[in-house]
Amino acid sequence: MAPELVPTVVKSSAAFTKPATLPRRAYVTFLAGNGDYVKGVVGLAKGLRKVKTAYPLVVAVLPDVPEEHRKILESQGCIVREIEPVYPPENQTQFAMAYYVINYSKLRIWEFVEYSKMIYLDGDIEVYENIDHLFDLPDGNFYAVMDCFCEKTWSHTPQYKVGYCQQCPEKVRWPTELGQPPSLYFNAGMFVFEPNIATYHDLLKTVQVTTPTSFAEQDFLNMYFKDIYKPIPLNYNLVLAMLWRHPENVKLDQVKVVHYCAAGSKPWRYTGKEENMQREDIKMLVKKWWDIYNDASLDYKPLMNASEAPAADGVDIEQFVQALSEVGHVQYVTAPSAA
Ligand SMILES: O=c1ccn([C@@H]2O[C@H](COP(=O)(O)OP(=O)(O)O)[C@@H](O)[C@H]2O)c(=O)[nH]1
Ligand SMILES: OC[C@H]1O[C@H](O[C@@H]2[C@@H](O)[C@H](O)[C@@H](O)[C@H](O)[C@@H]2O)[C@H](O)[C@@H](O)[C@H]1O
Ligand SMILES: [Mn+2]
Repeated sequence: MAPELVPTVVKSSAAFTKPATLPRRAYVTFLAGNGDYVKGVVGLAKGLRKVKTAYPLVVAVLPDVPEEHRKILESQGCIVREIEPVYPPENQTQFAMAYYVINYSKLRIWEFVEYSKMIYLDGDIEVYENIDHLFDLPDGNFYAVMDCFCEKTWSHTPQYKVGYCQQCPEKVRWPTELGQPPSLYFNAGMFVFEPNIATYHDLLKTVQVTTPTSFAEQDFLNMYFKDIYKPIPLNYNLVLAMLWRHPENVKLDQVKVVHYCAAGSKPWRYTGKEENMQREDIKMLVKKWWDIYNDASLDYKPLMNASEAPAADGVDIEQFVQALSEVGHVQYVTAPSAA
């Protein structure tokens, strides 16, 4: 089991000499429709405030997000940006799970070039510890957490059929007769990226000539960024299925970011009826989300005074990047880039 890579927290002097203006960085999430995902985004905004992030939350909204929801998000301090939908070629979308086709619209965030670096977070994600230090990871890479192939949603794939999962590659080895094992594959609910207009146009052009597959934009992003993808530890995006599929890889008290993507786990819709939803850890994590969502003290206060200015998270990025060393089969990000 890969030992936990917990960054060394040091209160370096730099932590107290915050630059007058912070670099152009922001968190970004995506909101579609007039349904209840807006609650997820409010929970995310309040969670980021609770951990005292130094950066804003941009919400990329599709045109179908009602004005009332946009006002709610602005009242929570979010920067609301309308985007146009992105659809793959009409004649092919039957290959992607229909529910996911709308997620191709996420690709519009590469156009947000007023920011030099962004951390994308799904609306069904909650941040429980400050992760601002991820913005300091070396440029030129795409950082995200590895997904798990063991849920039924993967039953159409060869890896599921042979029982192979990248989370435990020694348990069931990839059959040599199937050739190379699949490249490391990330969950697209959370990633660190650099908006870039050339990349943006190339993404949109490539979508139009790429047959959609089950996990829609997640599969597409894995294909597109395969050569610069750098895995980061699962503490930065706990895909809930890991709790029952790979408990040996999870130390819940060290998890910083939780992704409520398991069926039935969306806190704002939670009924406890679906498989695994009566687990004590799931019930604790759903309550943890509601405690933030219902905490009025975390509502946005526009006139924040200097004394409340967000503290730096004090993580020494050099030590953190060093700590992300090769562990087992996974090459985490290594020494800082030459730049
Ligand atoms: O009706 C929807 C479906 C999805 N989303 C956004 O798209 C993301 C990806 O969808 P979801 O998280 O449901 O996929 P999962 O991670 O569960 O596969 C969500 O987190 C939301 O940010 C949304 O706003 N409205
Ligand atoms: O559009 C495809 C989606 O694919 C991913 O969700 C999947 C993935 O996590 C599987 O591993 C799970 O089994 C499955 O339940 C879950 O829906 C991303 O979280 C989401 O943001 C989005 O990209
Ligand atoms: Mn999600």
